[in-house]
Amino acid sequence: MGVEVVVDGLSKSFGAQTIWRDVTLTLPPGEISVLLGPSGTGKSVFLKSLVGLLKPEQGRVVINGVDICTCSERQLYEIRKLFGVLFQDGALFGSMNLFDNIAFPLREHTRKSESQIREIVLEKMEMVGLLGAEEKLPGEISGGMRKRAGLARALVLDPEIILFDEPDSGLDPVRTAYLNQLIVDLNAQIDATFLIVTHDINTARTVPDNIGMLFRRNLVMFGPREVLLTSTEPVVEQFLNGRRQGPIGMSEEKDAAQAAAELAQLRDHEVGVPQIVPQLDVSPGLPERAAVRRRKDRVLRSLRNLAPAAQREILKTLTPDELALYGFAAPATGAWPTEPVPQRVPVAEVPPQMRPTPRPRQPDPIVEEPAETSRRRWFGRKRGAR
Ligand SMILES: Nc1ncnc2c1ncn2[C@@H]1O[C@H](COP(=O)(O)OP(=O)(O)OP(=O)(O)O)[C@@H](O)[C@H]1O
Repeated sequence: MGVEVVVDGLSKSFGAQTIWRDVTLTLPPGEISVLLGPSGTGKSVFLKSLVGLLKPEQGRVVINGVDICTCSERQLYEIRKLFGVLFQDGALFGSMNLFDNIAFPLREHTRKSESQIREIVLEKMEMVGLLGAEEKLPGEISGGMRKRAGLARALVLDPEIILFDEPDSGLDPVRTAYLNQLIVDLNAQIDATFLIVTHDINTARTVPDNIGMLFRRNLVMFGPREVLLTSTEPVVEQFLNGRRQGPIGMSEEKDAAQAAAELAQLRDHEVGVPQIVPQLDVSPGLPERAAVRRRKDRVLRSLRNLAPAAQREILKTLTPDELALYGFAAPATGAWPTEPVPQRVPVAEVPPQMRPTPRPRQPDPIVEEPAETSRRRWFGRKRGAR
């Protein structure tokens, strides 16, 4: 089973710029968690802080009883061996074929023989559906295949925690759906702790057990998927609906009056949280995810502390036998009651000066980082080079 990652009161700044403050959350062992947030809210900084590549000024990140913010270099080196990381672009070496790319961490960090390495590499390539592509160069394959090759490489040291940095970036919706299924299937097979940073709403709605969101230098919330997916918090609603109206602006945030005015002008069908869609199940023939049972036990123990809408969605996922086992009664009518429609301020009550002025839409600048730079950012120097 994967390990728990406890983040407690973590704060990170660069000079005078606070990235986020007092972030507290626990990644439950073996579960899949997603971290959402508008661009620039510090999701990548958070991932780097988890592997000790960045040092937060305050707080702790405790893994296997070791606080990686204050531990020795040697302890940090050992803790990093628990991690596998999937970089945005796969971060493959362009001049190496897929086999050598995937074998790279084994050759660098273990004393395994070439025949052992071959066995491991082929096993991981099979897990990600790349068997037969060993001789291909990264430049000869699609973006989706490169991601899968990066994932196979993240798996070769049998990590207990896997960090996915925007696994869906640059993929079309169909490839994203395949990759999401692969992530769920891998979790069933290796039961490691997964943390996925993504902007993709569909990924957030279908893949994770838990969801968190960063906004305005704070962790807005973190908890079971049903909590965030039923939340009426304006920033969460805006993000999940992918709309312009709300607190998130073009470059990060808007002032409160403008956001309120925009929200008030929304039409009825544009208000509210989208329907919760069921979480992806594992592919036929694979074992059930052990994390699902553990999560039920964990979440149901503290169910009464959650918002009513989240409680109802969690109870809906239980079978009649599970309801009885956990001591909950099924609804007498056979259907769970629906949520009241959220109240909004009528448009007429919003003073004209607070109404939004339409702004021209501009494309987001997308800057791709070269694979080698991003690899160096994460892995740092080779063993023995310290
Ligand atoms: N090493 C660094 N030194 C100074 N500032 C940095 C450093 N790394 C990141 N930042 C700043 O931290 C902020 C958060 O960046 P980060 O890349 O973590 O955001 P993000 O939420 O991952 O964004 P995106 O979704 O666009 O990838 C940005 O303003 C960025 O410029």
